[in-house]
Amino acid sequence: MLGAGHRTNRTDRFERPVVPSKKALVRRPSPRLADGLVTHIEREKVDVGLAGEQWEAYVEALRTHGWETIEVEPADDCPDSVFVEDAVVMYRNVALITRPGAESRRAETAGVEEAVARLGCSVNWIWEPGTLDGGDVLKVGDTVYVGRGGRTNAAGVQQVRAAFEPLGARVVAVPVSRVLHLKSAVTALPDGTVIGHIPKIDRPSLFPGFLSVPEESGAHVVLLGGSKLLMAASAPKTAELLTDLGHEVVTVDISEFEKLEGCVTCLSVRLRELYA
Ligand SMILES: NC(=O)NCCC[C@H](N)C(=O)O
Repeated sequence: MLGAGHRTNRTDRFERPVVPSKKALVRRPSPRLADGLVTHIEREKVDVGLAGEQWEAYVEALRTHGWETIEVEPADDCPDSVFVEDAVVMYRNVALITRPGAESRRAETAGVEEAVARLGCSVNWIWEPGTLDGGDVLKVGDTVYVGRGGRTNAAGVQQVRAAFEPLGARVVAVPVSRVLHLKSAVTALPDGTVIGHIPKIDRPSLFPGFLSVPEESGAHVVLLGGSKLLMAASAPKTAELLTDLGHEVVTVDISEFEKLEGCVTCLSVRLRELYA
């Protein structure tokens, strides 16, 4: 018998069958992690050894909850490469390789492109003058919110429209000025409710069905499947709120990545649909 949510008749525009997947890309931290970029917060000393342990625990949490993790070739010369989400945006089985807004991060995309191509994804690219970081893209059903901020420019937003609208997406541009990325401010629960910490959001009214959370890092959830959410240990009040709303919260300590403005979402790329 097929599991709930299994769609047998989904095809891409070339009638190739696509099926649900629970694969996640991850990328081992660079030994140069401590040199990662910091924009909106004060720089704090990063313990690279501890970061390695936290990364292993994060990957283990994904695996424990049914995700097959696929390691992208490490990029040891790129301090921020562990934040693999910024290098690619998935919409169904189509991978859009980004052109990161920070020049120091551009070399990260080659290894990610290779990984998604190997998985059989259809591959597209953001081209100059466009810039886009994956952290600026939040998908809620077929709505794709794109943060226009410090890392993603107007041409980048237009190119996301060109790539995904023909596939049925509705692309909504959102101003982002108070945090690094759109998903540093908001993510979404399994029922589509957008959650965020109000002081960090430029225009909360852009999101229908919005729930305010008490902590900045409480705004970051990875949907593990069913009612399970992966969250950072740094947001206990939000974890309590979401548990009280019937979600099952799994926490990981990612303190060393938070010192570099990273969050649970940016440490992996979830591929939820792939070619059969
Ligand atoms: N999607 C994300 O939230 N990425 C975090 C990137 C942090 C990295 N230090 C950066 O500034 O690019």
